[in-house]
Parts: sequence; C-alpha cells; structure tokens
Amino acid sequence: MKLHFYKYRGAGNDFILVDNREIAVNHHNVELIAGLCDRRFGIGGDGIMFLQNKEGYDFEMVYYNADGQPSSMCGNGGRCIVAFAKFPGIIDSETDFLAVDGPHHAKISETGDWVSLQMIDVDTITKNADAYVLNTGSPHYVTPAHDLANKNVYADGHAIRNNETYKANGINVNFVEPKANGYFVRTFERGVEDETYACGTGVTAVALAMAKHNNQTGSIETPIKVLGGDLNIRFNYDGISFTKIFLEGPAKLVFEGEVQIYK
Ligand SMILES: N[C@H](CCC[C@H](N)C(=O)O)C(=O)O
Repeated sequence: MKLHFYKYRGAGNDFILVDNREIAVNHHNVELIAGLCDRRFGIGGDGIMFLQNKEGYDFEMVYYNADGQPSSMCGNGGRCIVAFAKFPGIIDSETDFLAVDGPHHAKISETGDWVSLQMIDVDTITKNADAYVLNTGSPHYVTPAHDLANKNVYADGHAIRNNETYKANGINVNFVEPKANGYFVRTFERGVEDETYACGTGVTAVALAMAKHNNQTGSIETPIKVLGGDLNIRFNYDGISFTKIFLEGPAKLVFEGEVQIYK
C-alpha cells in the first residue's frame, strides 16, 4: 500500500498526518496504525491523524495514539492539523473543525506555524491527595514535582497510569514545577505509554489546575515550558467553570513523504 503523509511537530509532540479527504486509507486497523507510529519499524510518531471531509465543518480530525487505538482529544495534534489545513488551502486564517470531543475553533498566524486552538470548557476538577484530576478533551492527572528536570518521569508516570484507580481506562500524568514565569511540565502520555516532549491537553489541564490551586479567577494567561519548547494557555475562570480556553504555540511541518508499506 502506498501512503502519502506529512510529519508535524507541536512543541516536540510529533504526529504523522494523512490528508484522507478521498478516504484512501482505511485507518480502522490497529496493526497498521501502530506500525506507522513505531519509531523503529515505521515512520515514528506520538500519534497519527487523518484529515477528512465533514458536512458543516472545514474538516474532521480523526486521531489515534501511537498504540494504534482511537484516542480522546489531542491538543497539539489539533494545532498541527490546523497548520496543515492552511497548506493546501482548505482554510485561510481561521477554522471550525470537528474532533472526537466536539467542535473546535482555531486561528493560525500569517506565517502558518503558530496556532491558537480553542479547547472544550471544563466544569469538573477533582482533588486526589496532592493531585488534581480533570478532562480537557483527554483525562489528566496533575501533580506537583520538585527537581523536575531530574525526575524519572517514565517510572513515576507509568506507576500512576497503571495503579488500581487508573489501570482500566488509563490517564495522562503531568508533573508540574513552578518557574519564575509560569510552569515547567513533563508528561507521561496514555496510549504512547511513555513521556512525550509536550502534551497539549496536558498543559491545558495544568494551567487550569494551578489557577484553582492558587485561587486565581478572572482572565488568566499561563506560559508553560515543556521539553520540546514553549506553550501558552489563556482562559477565563469564575471559581466554578473554565471557559474560553485557548492552547497556543508552534505547529511545524518537518517533512513530507510517500512510502510503500510492506508487511
Ligand atoms: N495520549 C492522549 C491523547 C493525546 C494527547 C496529547 N498528545 C495532546 O497534545 O493533547 C490520551 O490518550 O488521552
């Protein structure tokens, strides 16, 4: 099977992207998807997304985690698919597209490599010991960390993701350390089953959780540093609901290719 694909990165979270408007690829195939995302036997990526036509929207984003399974929302992937959509002229500077968690609005810079993606509103955030648990399109566990640069994020994140509470459905685990301006965050991602260099729904969850933790309300902007770069989250919080949430940052095309896939 021949496959034309694009490789994108969003602050170090990296994705294979396929323009599937012609529905050339039947992606309901765990072995194919996991194989494409495999960093040794395939192209490699934290996930893969298919851009498809959808009545009433500029396009639909269909996202799979690297394990080949259909996923919940991917924030960095959402930013990258918007950057891609400008490339063939599917969109200009703004868009409304459909993802697994519903409609999303996004704006893209003139340069085409910086995207602001509106995320779903969040009304529920629960405390679990020193951690916060919330869903920003994907489920997230947010916990404080010291000396985060030297933490074994794989081991500690894997342990939480597989504990009795979260083993069945999994959860993304975010470790957060305050910095002079904002926070430093490292994330163990469900479905990748490893640390990723950024997690968009994850840094969004951290920004909201820290506002609650610090009793901040109003219009809030939170810069977050991740291993792969810098992201920014803007939102309103009235002490109960988080609304007008925007995840902002780089979304870059790394390479384009065509592969002949052999078993
Ligand atoms: N691994 C996540 C989905 C992708 C999230 C992440 N890549 C993002 O940018 O939001 C999950 O299974 O919940």
